[in-house]
Formats: sequence, structure tokens, C-alpha cells
Amino acid sequence: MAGLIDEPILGTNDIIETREEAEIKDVLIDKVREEGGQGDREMAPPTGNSIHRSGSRPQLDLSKAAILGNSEERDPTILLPNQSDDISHLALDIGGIDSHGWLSETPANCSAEIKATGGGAYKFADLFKEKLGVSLDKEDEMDCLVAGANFLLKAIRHEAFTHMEGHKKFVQIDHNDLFPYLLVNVGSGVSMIKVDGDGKFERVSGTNVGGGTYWGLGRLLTKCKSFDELLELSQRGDNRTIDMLVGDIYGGMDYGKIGLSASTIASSFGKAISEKKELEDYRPEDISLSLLRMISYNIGQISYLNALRFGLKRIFFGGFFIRGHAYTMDTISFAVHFWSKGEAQAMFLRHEGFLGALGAFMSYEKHGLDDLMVHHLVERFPMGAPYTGGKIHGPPLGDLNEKISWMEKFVLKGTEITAPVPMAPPGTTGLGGFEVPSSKGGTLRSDASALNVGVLHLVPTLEVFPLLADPKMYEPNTIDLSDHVELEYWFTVLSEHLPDLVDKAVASEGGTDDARRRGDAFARAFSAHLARLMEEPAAYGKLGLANLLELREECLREFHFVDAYRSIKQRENEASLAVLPDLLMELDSMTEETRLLTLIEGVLAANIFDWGSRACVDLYHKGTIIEIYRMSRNKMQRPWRVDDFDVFKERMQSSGDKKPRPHKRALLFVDNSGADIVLGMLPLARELLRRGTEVVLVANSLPALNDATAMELPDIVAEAAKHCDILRRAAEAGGLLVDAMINALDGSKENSSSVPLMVVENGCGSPCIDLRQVSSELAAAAKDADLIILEGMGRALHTNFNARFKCDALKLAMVKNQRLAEKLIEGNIYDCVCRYEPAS
Ligand SMILES: Nc1ncnc2c1ncn2[C@@H]1O[C@H](COP(=O)(O)OP(=O)(O)O)[C@@H](O)[C@H]1O
Ligand SMILES: CC(C)(COP(=O)(O)O)[C@@H](O)C(=O)NCCC(=O)O
Ligand SMILES: [Mn+2]
Repeated sequence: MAGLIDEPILGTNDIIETREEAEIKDVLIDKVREEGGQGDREMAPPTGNSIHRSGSRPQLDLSKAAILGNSEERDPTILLPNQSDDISHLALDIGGIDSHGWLSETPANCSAEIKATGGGAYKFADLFKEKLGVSLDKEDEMDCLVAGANFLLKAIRHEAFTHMEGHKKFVQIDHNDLFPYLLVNVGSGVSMIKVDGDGKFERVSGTNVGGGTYWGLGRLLTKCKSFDELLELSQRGDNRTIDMLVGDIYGGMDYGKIGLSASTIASSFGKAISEKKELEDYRPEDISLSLLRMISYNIGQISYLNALRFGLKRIFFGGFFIRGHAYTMDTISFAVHFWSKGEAQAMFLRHEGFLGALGAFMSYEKHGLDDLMVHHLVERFPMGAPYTGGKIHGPPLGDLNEKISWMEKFVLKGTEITAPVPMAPPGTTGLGGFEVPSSKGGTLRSDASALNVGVLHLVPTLEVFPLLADPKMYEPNTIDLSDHVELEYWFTVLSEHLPDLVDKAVASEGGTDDARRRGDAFARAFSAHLARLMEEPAAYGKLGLANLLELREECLREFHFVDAYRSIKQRENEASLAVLPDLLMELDSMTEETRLLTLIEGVLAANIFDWGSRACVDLYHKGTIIEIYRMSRNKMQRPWRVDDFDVFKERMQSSGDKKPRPHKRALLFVDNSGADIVLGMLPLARELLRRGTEVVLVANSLPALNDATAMELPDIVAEAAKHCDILRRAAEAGGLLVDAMINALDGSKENSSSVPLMVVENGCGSPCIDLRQVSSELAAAAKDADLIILEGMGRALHTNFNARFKCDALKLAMVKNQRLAEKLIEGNIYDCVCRYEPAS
């Protein structure tokens, strides 16, 4: 039986950064007590916040946090006015540059032990004690860097990527094949660390020409006031005016004999030897680019030589210098590729600037993070301060009102961020051909790195679905959004669906002014996400359609829309339950063979009740959806576009005297509400029960569109059971019925034996399902299952269409999108899919 969904151990990853002289990169992952793990479903508060994968409120309350004063001021103050003192785990990486006096003047009553690494952990220890009453527990910087890198590479999906010629490609690293690697941390200076395992490493080299050199020299030469400004200048630079190129020496020709193109830099800043020109005669843009190329290239080259020295194939680059800056990464990659003749690969980390802080956090004993696996962590991208682009990149704004008013202000400030940003095709660069930055854009986001950092939620109850045939090869998404045309199409679909969704969401909260404000804020927030992803599709990791659909649900929850389709679901359930007895009677009058076909037809036809599809919403508004449902129910044209019904029937049906062995247990992943569940999946479940197969209805943990949740299903089943003895006994055996209902059907209280009908939650709150992260309850239920039925476009087409399972699998859906129908099944909208795949 489904229990209450456990409150997870919750984590947030917050960033406060940065001023010029001092940087604090802090990471907080805080534990929240597990709540009601064995509790009763009815006891669960009906809000999304009680359920895992939600509850994005950080435990470190940085609301109204501010670095007072501006960045040029020497002694600004950091204020955390709303912070209570119940944080149990906090880790900081503090730079060591002159920063005295930047802590709050108000001593806080903080008893927490804070892990700290970096030079500043030593340098400012007394200051922390004096100003905040906080003792810093110092951790070795190298230990932390390595622990942080190992954690990221093992536990975060889509953490590492290559970056060549403007093109980002995520690399999934096999845990068992991670070591050895070279970790290059590009901070002020550069450390090169050969990593052989957890805690096993050696700093094999380094260079003093690093991020500090770029920023320091750059500041002197260009008079830039901030690092971001300097980096932004480089975007518009042309280094040929200042670098001496091979072509300058060889009269515009390549030096082909030794593989140098005319555009290869022969000597960085080599043209500046000209006596005719002074510093003022060079454009700051060109200087910045030249400097950036010189330093990045040098780092890439030295890194490769060290990798070569130790026979290391993989080099990971971290450190705050990189800042997700495309050109920096391209230059480093180019150097590694060029000098290794393509043998070695430069890889970058999405959370590149937080290795030290993460490592310091990992050093807490007994926090249970030692055996973290990738499926235990869910990364979320809540809306908040990162988008403000100011000096304070705060955490997600915790307070709803703050979030809304921030959104309102944000809209007043201009629409740049919500305007769709066209993506330029990546420029190509040939051998040595970095004449212009390949990812040259109009502006460089000052908050580029902050936007790539999500909130990590630690959910130890998540598991990999045990029936996946090959979990390592499993890719949930069917649609690849790295195809730009595809991306644009789905972005348009989601944008166009927004007004209708907001209407439903606002109505679900009584249409109050508050709900309207929240609805507007949600729409802006989600549009901002879309714009961000349009600009950089890989900003939040590898992007699939399922991620976008889930992001939308998470965004609704963030603006406290608990269940936008609640009343729609109720209405549809009631209407369907009213006609269920007639349907069951009709089914019972059929032969076994006709019945099985009618049941599958029923599931497919009822899948039209989908409030997430533009076409279906139009049908609802025109009032024709019931008509279409009735028609397709009465006259389903076979063969369907994908039609494996006959093979399925063969497995299910007796032939001659031979009775087939019934499946032991079937997992039915249900979709939507009303007809879809009551008139589609429940009758199919009943058929399986009648054949002696245990049935587990698998439903969402959190609402998504009009999908019924695991919390809602028992009531629906109980209602249905009033009209059906088979369902009643099975539900009773599965513990789904409370005593009061047991006698409702025929007054008898026989303790009949029946295979059970159960309900479990799937661990997610999305119209799709990523089977790498399901609830432990579902994973447990799956152990005995030999049949799974995935229903709906989200769960059977957008995700899992190509998934292979260890047991028999039936994928049922009506395609309610013309483009998807064309692409996936070479068919048309409202075509049906019945794909049956025996155990592989
Ligand atoms: N906003 C910023 N302000 C200052 N430096 C920045 C900023 N963003 C990136 N950097 C780069 O990051 C470098 C410091 O990186 P970091 O990883 O913090 O190293 P360290 O811990 O050695 O100080 C700077 O030298 C600079 O090149
Ligand atoms: C959100 C959905 C996956 C839900 O479909 P379902 O799983 O309920 O069959 C689907 O409605 C969808 O892909 N909608 C977006 C495309 C469109 O509006 O045409
Ligand atoms: Mn659905």
C-alpha cells in the first residue's frame, strides 16, 4: 500500500558571490527531518511541499541577504537578516585576498560548525569568530577540490561536458571508469592534480599564470572595473590586432610543413613590440581577448603535457576562472586537442566554481553522503535572484511574495530576458583558427555561471527502476532537443499553452487577486526559463522534452499552485464513475477475445482526455471531445499506427485447451483522470485481476496537469469498487478500502481471497517519467512484476518509447500532437500506439 511520501533530506546549493576583493562561494546542504515515513496517506498535508522533489525552500534563509555597499567599496557588509540558527551543515570556500571587515557587524547567535576551505579559511578565521561568533573548521584545500570533483562526477547527472567550437556535449562518466584523471583547477593560480581515487591524489604541477593573471593584468591594461566587464570585452575583441600570427611572419601564408595555419598565434602580444603604438592605441576589447587566449591556451597546453606525463586520457577543468565562458573553454579544448593530436579530451564541469566548497561540505562526518549515487539527487532550477544579474547572486527566493514582487519589478525593468533569443549556429574554427570567438554573442551574461547552478535535493528514497533491461544505456527522452528545429517547436508549443494553464491554475485557487498575481509571476518565471534555455539549451544539463514538462510543473509549485487541475479532475472522475457500471456490464457480456480488444481500445480512446495537449484543449473548448471519444470508442480503426495487439493477445489468451500462464504481477502506469483511469485503465486492471494477476496502479507522487496522484487513486478505486465485486475484493486484499466501504456492494462480509489491487506512487510530479529515479515503493513493487503497462503520451511516448525492460511491456497511447505523430510513427494526430515487447 502506498504510504505517505517521505519528506526528503533536502538540499540547497546556494551561492553568494562576489565582489572583487573577496569571494565567498558557499554551499549548504541541509538535512530536514524525515517526516511521517510510515504515516497514513490521509495524514499527509495536501501541499506539494510535503512531498519529495519539491519543497525548494532553502534552509539557509538568504532572503533579503545583501552585500551592503557597492563592489568598489573596500569594506562592504554581508547581511543575512532572516537567518535562523538551525542550519546543521554549512561549508564555505573563501578566497584569501584582502577582505578584512566584510562580515556583518552584528554578531549572530550561530552555534553551527562551519566547514571552510581556501586561504581565507585561515586568514579570516579570527574575523569570523569576532564578528559572527562562528568557528571555522578548516579543511585542506586540495582535499576539498578533489572530494568536490569526485562528488560531482559521481553524483550529478550531466555534470561533465566537452566544449569544442561552441558546441557543448555532455559526457556520462562511468563510476567504475573515472580514475585516474587530471584535475586542473583554474583559480587565481592553477593547480594540476592527478586523481587516482577518493582521497587519493597528488598535486603534480601547476602554473602561476592563471585566473588572477588574467584579471590582474587585464584590469591594469584595460581599466576594467570588474571581471565580468573584462570577460565581456573579450567577446567583442579581435586578437589579430595585437597578437603576432604565423601569417604575419610568413606573409599571410600557412606554415603548412609543421602544421601551423596562418591564423595560429605565433606570439601573444607580439605585435605590441611596435614602437609606433602605445597602450591607448589598442582597443581594450582586443587586449582582453589576447590575454584570455594567451592564458587559456597556456593552461590547456601545460595541462596536456602533464596528462601525457602520467598517461592520463581525461582532463577535467574547474575553478572560478572558467565561468562557463564559451570562448575560454573552446581555447582550452583547442590547446588540448591540438597538442594531443586528438588523443586527450578537455572536459568541463557545470559546477566548476564550487569544487572547494562542495568538498568542504563532504568532509562532514556522518552526514550520510558517503554512498551517494546519482539517482539520489534531484536538481531543480527554481526562479530567483540569479536572474537579477546584480552583484548578489542569491539563492532561490524563499518567500513567495518576494518572488512575485521580484518578478513584477523584473518585468518593469525590461523584457530582454523573456524575449526569445535566437541561437546562432556555432561558428567553426579550423586548425589554429580562433580568429574570432566562436560563441561571440551580443552580451555576456554577468551571471552566466550562477544560472547553471541548480538546487540539489537529496532524496535517498529514489531508486533506479529495477526492471530496466540496461540501466546504463537507458535514456528517458525520446525527443532530442539538441536539434534546434525541434527545440524551437516545443518551446513555441509550451509558450502558447501558457495562457490556458495560467487560467486553470488561477481558477484552481479561487481566482483571487493573490492567485492572479501568482499566476502572472509563474508565467513570467516559466517564460524566463524558456528564454534562458533557448539561449543556451544545455544550461541546466542535457535538455529533453521531459525536463521541460517537469520544469513547468516545478515552476507552478514554486508559485504555490498545488494542483491546477484539481476541480477538472474531480469533475471528470465523477462523470466517469457514473457510467462505469454500464461499461462493466457491457464488457462482461463479451467473449474473452472481444473483451480484451475492447479493453485496449478503451484505454487508447480515453487517453484523449489530456489537458496538456493543445489540440485536446481546443476540443474541450469546442465541446467536441466527448463526441470524438464516443466515436473512437465505438469504432477504433485497426490496425493502429503501431499495432502489436495480436502478439499481446497471444500471450494473454488461451488457444484451444491451453490456458496461458497469467502474469504474476502487472504494474499499470496510469495517466490523466476521469475516463482515462476509470473507463480505461481500471477495467483493464479488473481483467488482469480476474485472470489472477496482481495489479499495482502506479501514479504520480505530485500533481502534473490532469494526472491523478497516488493520493487520489484509492478514493477513485473505492468508488469504482462499489460497482464491481472483482475490484472490491482485490482492493480490499490490497488494503485500499477502509472498513466502512467493504459492505457497500452486497452487504456480505465474506473474507474472500483475491489477488490484490494496490496503488503506489512513482516518485515524480511530471507528465513523463524518468525511470532512473523512481520511488523506493515502486522499485519494491517492481521486484515481483512480470508485466508493465505504460500509458499516455508522456510516459509511453515522450519518455520510455525506446526503453527496454526485463519483463513484458505494453506501451499504450493516443498521439495528440501532429508533429510527434509524424516524427515518431509516421502517422497523424489521434493515431494510436499499442506497442508490445516481450521480456528482453
Ligand atoms: N566575478 C569575478 N570576480 C573576480 N574574479 C572572477 C570572477 N569571476 C571569475 N573570476 C576569476 O576567478 C579567479 C579566482 O578563482 P577561484 O576559483 O575563486 O580561485 P582562488 O580560490 O584561487 O582565489 C579570478 O582570478 C578570476 O580570474
Ligand atoms: C503533456 C503531455 C505529454 C500529456 O500527455 P498524456 O501523457 O496525458 O497522454 C501531452 O499533452 C503533450 O505532449 N503536450 C504538448 C504538446 C501539444 O500541446 O501538442
Ligand atoms: Mn497525462
